[in-house]
Amino acid sequence: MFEEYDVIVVGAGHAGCEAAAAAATMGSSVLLVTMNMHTIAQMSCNPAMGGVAKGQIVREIDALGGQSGIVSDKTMIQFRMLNLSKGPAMWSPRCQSDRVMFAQEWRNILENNPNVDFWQDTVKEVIIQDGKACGVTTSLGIEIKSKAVVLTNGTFLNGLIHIGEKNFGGGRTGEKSATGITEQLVNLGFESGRMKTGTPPRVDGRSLDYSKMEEQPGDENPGKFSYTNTTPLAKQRSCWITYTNSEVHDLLRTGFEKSPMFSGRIRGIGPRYCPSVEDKINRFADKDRHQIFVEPEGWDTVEVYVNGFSTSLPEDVQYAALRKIPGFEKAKMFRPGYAIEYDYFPPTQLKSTLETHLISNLFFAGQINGTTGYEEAACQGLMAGINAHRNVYDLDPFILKRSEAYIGVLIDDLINKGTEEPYRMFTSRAEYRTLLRQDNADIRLTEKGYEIGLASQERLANVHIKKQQVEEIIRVLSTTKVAPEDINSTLETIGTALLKEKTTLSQLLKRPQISIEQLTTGNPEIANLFVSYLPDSVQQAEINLKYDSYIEKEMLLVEKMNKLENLGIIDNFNYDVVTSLSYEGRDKLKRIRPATIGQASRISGVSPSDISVLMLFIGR
Ligand SMILES: Cc1cc2nc3c(=O)[nH]c(=O)nc-3n(C[C@H](O)[C@H](O)[C@H](O)COP(=O)(O)OP(=O)(O)OC[C@H]3O[C@@H](n4cnc5c(N)ncnc54)[C@H](O)[C@@H]3O)c2cc1C
Repeated sequence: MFEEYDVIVVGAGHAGCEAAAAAATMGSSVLLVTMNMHTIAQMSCNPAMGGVAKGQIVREIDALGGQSGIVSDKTMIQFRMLNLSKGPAMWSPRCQSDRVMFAQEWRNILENNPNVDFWQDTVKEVIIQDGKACGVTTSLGIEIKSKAVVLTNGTFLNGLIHIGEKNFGGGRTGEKSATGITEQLVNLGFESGRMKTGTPPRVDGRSLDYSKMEEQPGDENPGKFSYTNTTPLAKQRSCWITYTNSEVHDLLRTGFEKSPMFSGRIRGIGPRYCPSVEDKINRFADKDRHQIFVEPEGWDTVEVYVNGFSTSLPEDVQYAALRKIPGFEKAKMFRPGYAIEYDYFPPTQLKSTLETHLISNLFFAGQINGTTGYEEAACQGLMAGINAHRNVYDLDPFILKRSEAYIGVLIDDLINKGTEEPYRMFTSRAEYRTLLRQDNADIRLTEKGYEIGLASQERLANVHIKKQQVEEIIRVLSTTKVAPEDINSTLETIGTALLKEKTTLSQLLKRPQISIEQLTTGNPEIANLFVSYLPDSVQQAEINLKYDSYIEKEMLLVEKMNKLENLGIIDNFNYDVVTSLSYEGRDKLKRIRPATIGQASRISGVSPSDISVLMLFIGR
């Protein structure tokens, strides 16, 4: 019934969809096996993409030729660029999505890829021969052969849902959990762990009183994620803000006794930065209110997501407490919040390609690696899909460095440090964040995406145009001088020191208060300098000019680090012969098997003196 596929992707969440699309676009024959074809690319929790550090990841996925940015652009109902009051390294695109459209759009993309086949079934086991993954066995007892397997099971492995004192098996509300895979992999020698996450109740928007809430509209000039020709929104839906209060907290406390969080019924470790509302009022007992974002779930639905009210308290407690929130007095609940615990595999068991050390041609991506979030899952899926394809066709691994992408930071963190709680991306995790901005992801990554056969020729052409324009604009800014009499009135309005002599525009732009937009407003001669350039190129040139000293500093650090990154360690290096290594250092090095001295230096438990010893030994 089935041919032998190049790649089988198990699971069609955010990781699985990107993995299947990437491998198939690059030329692999792909079978996407998923438990339920109606839940392809289901947003399990909030209907939103991007946000701080996560928006940068979506831009990177897009720049490489992935699909999450395009899907987000086509299905968003609101767009905001967060953190605009901070430096450009912090600017982070975020959109509110139409949950149903998002899933539909992803399915369209996959169905329109002739290299993707689908099979609705539950994978019970990976077929392994001679230490290599070569297919899967499903719950229908079917064996399907392939040259590589990518597991993206999300929260489904032995998933257990909790609402108050009730609990039942499930991978997500209304969906069965998946058994078999954890048990098989643990028997083979993999280590597994347990994590948990939670989601808030959904309510009927018709029952809310928005006059008691603050409106949070989208940006006046909305942006988008993709560097392709998707169009920004012409109209948007607003979100709303309200707050909990002491009455809400008191009511929630009445359910603590029955809370699976506090009774120890949940074993898994939850996301510290995305706590449940009961966790918040317990941990921050002195705070008398917490913010609630009231977010529509789409264009044409009345369902509303209550962001900030994630809970697994009994449903009657959830309901009573919700109704004490201003604007929610008559709220009707569609679905209660719940918590879910699930199996994951500590990611230190993976190479930087996301292939497992133990079984070759077997890749893990997404929540199965202990991460949380759609964006974190999607970028791992993309990288696993790329590398599964490259394994099958005997091509070199595709790895992104920490200095090249947030995606590189994420994978490097996971495989070297592991994670004891659900891992989400923050800008603070990236040491080179001035380089890893959302505005330059295309310049950083599209050529790489094109070289591996993922990003299209059109994307590449766009990047070339942008690069060329940026160079030209910087030249114009550095050579065009303005006279005091022509610019001082503008400088006075901005509130910055006046000029005494002719000065180049680039020198003026180095002043933190001055932007190109301010210089061009009311100065047609200056504005004329930019008319033939794309707005993105102008913005890029401005950022490069303004922040060049910071950028240069980080580039120097990258150069230093690259020296260590370029010192390779052979895969079967025998650490036992290096007698001066510390006990812990040797143990970690043997387990993680770093590919370079640079990677070895980031493994927790490997000390700087271990690195010196190793460098001396390898140098000899
Ligand atoms: C209740 C809940 C709350 C969450 N809250 C947040 C939050 O607040 N913030 C946040 O950032 N993230 C949250 N998440 C996490 C977010 O949804 C995930 O990080 C993201 O969806 C993971 O993507 P994934 O592709 O790894 O897995 P998923 O999106 O879970 O997809 C897994 C896919 O695999 C399929 N599958 C599983 N096992 C098998 C099998 N054996 N055979 C065939 N198919 C299989 C499933 O059908 C599904 O299609 C939450 C998730 C849940 C469930």
